[in-house]
Amino acid sequence: MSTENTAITESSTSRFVRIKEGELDMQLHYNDAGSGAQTVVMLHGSGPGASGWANFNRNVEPLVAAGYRVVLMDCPGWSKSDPVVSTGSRSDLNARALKGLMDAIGLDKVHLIGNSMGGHSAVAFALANPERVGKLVLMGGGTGGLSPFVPMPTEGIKLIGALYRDPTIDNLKRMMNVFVYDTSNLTEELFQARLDNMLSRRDHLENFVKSAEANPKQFPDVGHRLGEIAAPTLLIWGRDDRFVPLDIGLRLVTGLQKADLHVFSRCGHWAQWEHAEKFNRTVLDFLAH
Ligand SMILES: O=C(O)CCC(=O)/C=C/C=C(\O)C(=O)O
Repeated sequence: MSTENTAITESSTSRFVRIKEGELDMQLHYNDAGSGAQTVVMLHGSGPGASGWANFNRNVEPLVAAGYRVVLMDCPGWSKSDPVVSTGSRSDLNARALKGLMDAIGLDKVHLIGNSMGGHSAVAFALANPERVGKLVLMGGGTGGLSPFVPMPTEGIKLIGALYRDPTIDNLKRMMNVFVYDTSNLTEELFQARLDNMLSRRDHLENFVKSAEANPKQFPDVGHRLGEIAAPTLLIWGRDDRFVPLDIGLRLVTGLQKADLHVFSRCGHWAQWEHAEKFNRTVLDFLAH
C-alpha cells in the first residue's frame, strides 16, 4: 500500500475490510500507510472513543519514513469497526480479528505494537499464532491480572468505566487528565475530537458496558503462558502510569523469553503520545537490530 506523495492523514489512509474468522463475520476499519517490505501493526487501547489513529497519530509517519508499512487496526467495538458484545476474553477476540485482517489483506508476518488493551491483544495473538509475529512492542499492557502493589481496579480503569456508563465531557476530562503525566499538553481540541469519536458510536459505549457486565475479566491473566513467547519484545512503560501499573511490566519482563523494559519518567499511560519522539527512536532502533 503506497502513500508516497500523499500526506499521511486519517482520511487518506482509511480502509474497510470484511473479515471472517471463527465466529467473527464483520467489517473492520483500519488505516494503512507506507509500502515497506516489513509491516508494523498498531493496536489501540480500550478507552471510550479510542481508535488506531487517536492512539498512534504521532507514530505513523516516523515509521513510514523509516521504510515500514504501518497498519492501524480499529478493534471490533471501536471507532468505525463493527459493534460487538464480548462475553469471553476480549484479548482473544481482538487477536482473532487481527488474524482475519491479516488474512484478508495478505499479511503473512508482522511486528506488533500494542497499547494497553492492544498489548493484551498482541500477546494473545502471539500465543495463538507465534509464526506470524516478528517483534513485539508493548506499552501499558500485555497481561491482565492483579498488581501486588496498587489497588485494583486502578483509578484510571475506574474512570474508563465511569465514562462508558456516563459519557459526558466532564467525565472525559477526568479520564484524560489521568492518561498523561503532564496535563498541560491536553488541549480543548483533543478533548473535543475524543468526545466526537465517543458520541458518534453510542452503540460501542453501550456494548462495552454490557460486555463488562457479562464478563468483568475482559483481559485475563496470561502470566502463566508468557514463557511460550519467543518473539523479541520491547516493553515501554510510563513510570507514572495510573491505568496499568509499572509492576505489570515487571511481570512481563520476567515472564517473556526475550524482553527488555524501558521505563520513561514523567510519563503516564500514553507513552507513545506523551513522549512520542523518544518512543519512535527507541522502537525504530529495536526493530532494526
Ligand atoms: O483494562 C486494561 O487492562 C486495559 C485498559 C486500556 O486499554 C486503557 C486504554 C486507554 C487508552 O489508551 C485509550 O483509550 O486511548
